[in-house]
Amino acid sequence: AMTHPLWPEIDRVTREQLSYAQQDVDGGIWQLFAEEGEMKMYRRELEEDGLVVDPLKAVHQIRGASAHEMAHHFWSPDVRFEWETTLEQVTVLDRISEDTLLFLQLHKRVWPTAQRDALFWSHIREIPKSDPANCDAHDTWIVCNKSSEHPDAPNDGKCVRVDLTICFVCQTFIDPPVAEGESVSRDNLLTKITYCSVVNPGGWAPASVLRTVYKREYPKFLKRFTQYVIDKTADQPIAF
Ligand SMILES: O=S(=O)(CCO)c1ccc(-c2ccc(C3CCCC3)c([C@H]3C[C@H]3c3ccccn3)c2)cc1
Repeated sequence: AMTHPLWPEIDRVTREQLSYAQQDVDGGIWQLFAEEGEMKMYRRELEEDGLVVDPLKAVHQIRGASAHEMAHHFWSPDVRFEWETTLEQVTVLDRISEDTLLFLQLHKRVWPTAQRDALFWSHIREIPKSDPANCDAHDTWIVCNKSSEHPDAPNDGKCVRVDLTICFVCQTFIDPPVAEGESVSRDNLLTKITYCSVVNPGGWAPASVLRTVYKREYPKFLKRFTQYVIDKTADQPIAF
């Protein structure tokens, strides 16, 4: 709840990530490295202590599912294995509040690097209409994932612990607009997605291997995840 010791960090990082996600990808610092249909993926080449950290920013837009449906399925532990293909284990170590969970994830080993795990809080929230970040969207939702500590998951050296900060921002526009009182169909839902990630691999991994994995895994993940939500919600009433 709001009194949890992590709450001030969760609130601050979520706000910071929302504004970071909404900054335009000007061609200057961001390098377009993948483009498929409406999905565009950018990266910045960045190394910290010789480790590839390469911030990533992806923008995508889809029809047929709402911002709430996209954000909820990205956040929910129950469906993670239905779309995430790089995981071996997912554990929810703590329920910090109704909308904030503490995850421990074991990722599949990426040869020849050591196996990685990730310990992070995951917070979901709707951005109120009054917030200028919402601009003219019907609804705006954000999921923010940030590495954290936890007594039940000490960094025991069996795995290399990555350090990650991730945000998943979704905005739904009703397009074309429908008259008051008219029902909205799924075809009218135009949802814009911005996905930002900074993953420090936490220990040595060859730059060439990481950049190859990122180039392969990120486009695959965003395409697979969005299609999964569209298919899963197709015959259900729209959840805004
Ligand atoms: O958006 S999320 O929160 C979704 C919840 O799962 C997320 C996404 C990605 C990661 C992650 C963690 C570790 C690695 C690497 C680093 C060295 C070896 C493993 C990678 C690199 C491999 C890249 C990658 C990109 C996309 C998906 C999976 N794999 C990514 C973690 C969480």
